Amino acid sequence: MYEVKDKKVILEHGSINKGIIAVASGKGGVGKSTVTVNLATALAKLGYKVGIIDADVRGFSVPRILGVVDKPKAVSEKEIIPPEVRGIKAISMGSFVGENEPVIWRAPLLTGALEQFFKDIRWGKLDYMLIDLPPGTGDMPLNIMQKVPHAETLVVTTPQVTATKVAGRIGAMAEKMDHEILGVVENMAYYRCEECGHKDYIFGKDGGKDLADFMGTELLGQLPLISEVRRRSDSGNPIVFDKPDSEISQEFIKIAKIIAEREAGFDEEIEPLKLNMDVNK
Ligand SMILES: Nc1ncnc2c1ncn2[C@@H]1O[C@H](COP(=O)(O)OP(=O)(O)OP(=O)(O)O)[C@@H](O)[C@H]1O
Repeated sequence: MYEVKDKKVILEHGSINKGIIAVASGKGGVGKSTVTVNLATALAKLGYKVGIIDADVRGFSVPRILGVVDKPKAVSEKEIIPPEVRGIKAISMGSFVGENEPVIWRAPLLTGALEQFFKDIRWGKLDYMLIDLPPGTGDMPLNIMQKVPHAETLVVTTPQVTATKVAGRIGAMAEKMDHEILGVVENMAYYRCEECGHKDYIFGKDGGKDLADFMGTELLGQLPLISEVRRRSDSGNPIVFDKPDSEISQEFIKIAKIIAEREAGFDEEIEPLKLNMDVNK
């Protein structure tokens, strides 16, 4: 699928310099895709070249949140130019099927598609690749994590006890797969009223911190619940791009800076897995 040389990930049509980040969540709806797109935008704002693979096949929402309108363009059967929005290249199952079309994906099929996304897409020189994983700890996220052992897992949770509990399983899964845990992002940490600015911890407090402590990792940031984020996600205008000075955008940029300041480079000792499975099974 790829190889690691001089601490870089070398792809068929490109390279990744600094990191592969698998964005995971214990359950759906906690804002994993919103975090993926806005974090990608924050990294791009800092000057990094970013690609996104939307592997959340059942709920692919990256194209909508990022505002992708173009389709991928095939140069040949083995080389596809991904759509690019505001400097971010993104590929999704949603690029190949309509948003409302039901797709029955099974894990091997997804793994085959993932391999193609790594191999056949003309990514060019990237600094970061973000992978929006399917939610939960089922076969699908597990298979992807296994195939990309150089990825680090970023866990997105809400502060609610049930959400943090299931997100804790992601930590256990990442450990099993020998993935490094990059940290925890607590989304919907508090509600910020747009009218009066009042702060309300509607889903409880400190769940993200407790989860990070439990997993022995860092709480990278706490993002407020604000309706503008939802509105902007629905219309393909990520808040970090348009309003970088807002409270939530600043938190995203802070998280991006923490990530960017870490030591870059991939471990050459880890062997990328070769895929030999029949993707049509
Ligand atoms: N901080 C936030 N403030 C307001 N709305 C948010 C915030 N984060 C996410 N949302 C909204 O919550 C909903 C779920 O978010 P999103 O699609 O990112 O979740 P997800 O974890 O990727 O879900 P799934 O994995 O089930 O696809 C969306 O409508 C999104 O706009």
